[in-house]
Amino acid sequence: MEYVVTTHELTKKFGSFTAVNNLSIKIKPGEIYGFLGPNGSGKTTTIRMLCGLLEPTTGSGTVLGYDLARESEKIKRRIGYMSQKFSLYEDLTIYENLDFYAGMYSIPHKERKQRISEMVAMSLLEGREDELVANLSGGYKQRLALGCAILSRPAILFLDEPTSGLSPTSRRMFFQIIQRIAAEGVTVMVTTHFMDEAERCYNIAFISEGTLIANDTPENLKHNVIEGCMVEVDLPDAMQRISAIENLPYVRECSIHGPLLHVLLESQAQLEDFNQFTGATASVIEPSLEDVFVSLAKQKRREVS
Ligand SMILES: Nc1ncnc2c1ncn2[C@@H]1O[C@H](COP(=O)(O)OP(=O)(O)OP(=O)(O)O)[C@@H](O)[C@H]1O
Repeated sequence: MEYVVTTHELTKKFGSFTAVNNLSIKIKPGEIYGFLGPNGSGKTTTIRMLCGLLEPTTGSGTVLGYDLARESEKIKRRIGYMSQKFSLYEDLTIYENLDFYAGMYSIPHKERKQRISEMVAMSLLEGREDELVANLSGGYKQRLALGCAILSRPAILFLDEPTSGLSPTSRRMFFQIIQRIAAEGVTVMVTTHFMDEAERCYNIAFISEGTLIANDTPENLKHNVIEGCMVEVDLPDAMQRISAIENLPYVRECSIHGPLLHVLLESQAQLEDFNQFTGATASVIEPSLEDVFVSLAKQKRREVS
C-alpha cells in the first residue's frame, strides 16, 4: 500500500460552521505524521473522521485502503486511537485495564497474557502492573492509555494531543515510545502543540481554521516557508517595543520567544539599520518551526481580514 491515509477535499460542517475545509493529505506507511494547528483549527474533527467516528460532510478518503464513508466499521476495527479524553478505569489496576481492553478487542484468551506483557514493556510500566490506576501520575496514565490503544496491534495509530499536561521528562519518554512504535512499522498520526515533538515528525501538516496551509518535512518547512532574514534580539523592554518594530518598513514580522524577539527583516542588508533602531545587536538565526507556524498563522489571518 503506497499510502495508509488519503483524503480528498475532506470537509466537515457543523450547521453553517466549517470545521474542516477541503482537506487533502496523504500519509505513507511507517511515518510519524504531525498534525499541527492553533486551538479549534479542526485537528480533532479530522482525526475523528479518519477513525470512522464522524461522518464527513463532503469529500472522500481512505484509511488502510478502506473508504471513510462506506467502510467505517472496518476502519474502527483496525486502528488504534487515543483521544484527548482517553478512558481508563481508575478503580482497576494497570493489568486489569489492559485485560479489559483485550476483551473489548476480542483478543483470544490464550494470547492475552503475552500481548499484555508486550504492552506493559512497550509502555515502560513493568513492575507496576498491580497498581491501581487512581494512584498513578499523569505520565503513567498516558502511557497506559497508549498501551491500551496498541493492544490490538493496529497498523495505524491516531494520537490526539497525547502529551498534553505532562512534564517535559514524561513528554520525552512518551515520544520515545512513539518513535519505537513507528520504527516497528506502525504509522502514527499525532497532534501536538509542542515544537520539539513536531521536529521529530517525518512530515507535518499545519492547519488553520480547518484549511491546510502547509505540509512538508520539518526541514523543508524551515527552509522554504519564511522569506527574508530572521534575527533574534534581546531587548529589556521588548513587549513595549513590538509595535514600533513591526511598523518599520523593512520588518515583515515580529514575535516574542521567551525573553527574546524574533524579527523577520526583508533581507540581511537591513541588519545595521535595525541594530541602530534598537540600540542592541541582533544575530541572524535559522527560523525555528515555531517561527514558521507563527508566520503561517499570521499570513492566514491577513488573508482572512
Ligand atoms: N460537535 C460539534 N458541534 C459544533 N462545533 C464543533 C463540534 N466539534 C467541534 N466543533 C468546532 O469545530 C472547531 C474545530 O474543533 P476541533 O476540536 O476539531 O479543533 P482542534 O484543532 O482539535 O482544537 P484543540 O487544539 O483545541 O484540541 C471548533 O471551533 C469547535 O468548537
